Amino acid sequence: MFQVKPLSFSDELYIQNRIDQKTKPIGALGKLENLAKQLALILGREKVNIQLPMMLIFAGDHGIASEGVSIAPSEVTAQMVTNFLNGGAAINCFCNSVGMTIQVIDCGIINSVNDERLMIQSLGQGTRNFSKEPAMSAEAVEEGLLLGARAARSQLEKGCNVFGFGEMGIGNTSSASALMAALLGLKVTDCVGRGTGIDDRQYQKKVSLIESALSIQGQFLEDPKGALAAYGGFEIVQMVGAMLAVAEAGGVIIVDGFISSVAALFAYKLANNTRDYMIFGHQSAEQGHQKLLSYLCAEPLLSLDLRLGEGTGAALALNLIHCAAAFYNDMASFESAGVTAV
Ligand SMILES: O=C(O)c1ccc[n+]([C@@H]2O[C@H](COP(=O)([O-])O)[C@@H](O)[C@H]2O)c1
Ligand SMILES: Cc1cc2nc[nH]c2cc1C
Repeated sequence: MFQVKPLSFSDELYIQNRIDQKTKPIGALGKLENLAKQLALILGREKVNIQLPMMLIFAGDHGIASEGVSIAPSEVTAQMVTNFLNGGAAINCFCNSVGMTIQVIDCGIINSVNDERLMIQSLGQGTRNFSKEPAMSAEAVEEGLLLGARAARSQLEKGCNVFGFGEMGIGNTSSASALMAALLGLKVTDCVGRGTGIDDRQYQKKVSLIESALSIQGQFLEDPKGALAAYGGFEIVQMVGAMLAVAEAGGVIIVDGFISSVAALFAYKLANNTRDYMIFGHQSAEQGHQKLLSYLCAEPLLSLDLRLGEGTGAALALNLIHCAAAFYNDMASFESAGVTAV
């Protein structure tokens, strides 16, 4: 369904050579050098041109939230969507300071928000409770992948080539944990954390609900779409489709925290080459994220103990991405600057 080309590593030597000729000791810009290399491989070896960076925030509600697995009720999803549209959330502040535009997408929230700035791509009023039944149908998964791709493509057509992937959905750490455990065959306790900050009693309940869901619906080691239908997340499915579309178009994917990384895992499983286009913004405090990042061989740029989602860690990482592009594009070489250190 999605054709994602592998990056052409024939350019790698050229790019590395160009980085090594910059006026600095070899390797002295550390991980920023790897970042610059990846950006040049994706966006062009002569000039890394970051255009119209965009934060996509995918919002959806979860049937599992009715079990009390979050500090907040489902109504908060729609309330926060309104907050995003009005510019009052953390992600608005971060995007404003790094020059990123926000597009919020209703992928299936319970309480509809009537605002023309919201992109409506609703797959329903929240998923079903996955501890009792499949979160969504196989058709909804297919439709969600296409709708997510459509949201990304509408921005790609305007020239955007760098995308942050944020989300909002009360209960979505439960969904993301179940998806991770089911796809990777991991113990539930390795994948479940405290999400918005639940107490010990709620945490135990969350673990046992997900364990029982897995024993009813099973693992999906070779079947990412089956896992998505079982444990769902309308916003997670649409994020997967959007990531695939961005990679297919040769754009940059900035992954945010735990939920965004689970979407990245599914995009990778559906088209392995998508991984080449991903930059991991930060390591979330959510238990399970570290293991997931290791599985994806990902080194996040930041580690600030964030556990908010919304795209906040991805927006913060855009600063570093801009700096990596700037040094790759503009820093003098030993020859051009007449520096004879090597
Ligand atoms: O991205 C993360 O790492 C992250 C970690 C913990 C919580 N969140 C956010 O909190 C919400 C999900 O938490 P919960 O407890 O309702 O499952 C959802 O709106 C996410 O954006 C996000
Ligand atoms: C207030 C609040 C803001 C959020 N932003 C992302 N997830 C969230 C969850 C809550 C509860």
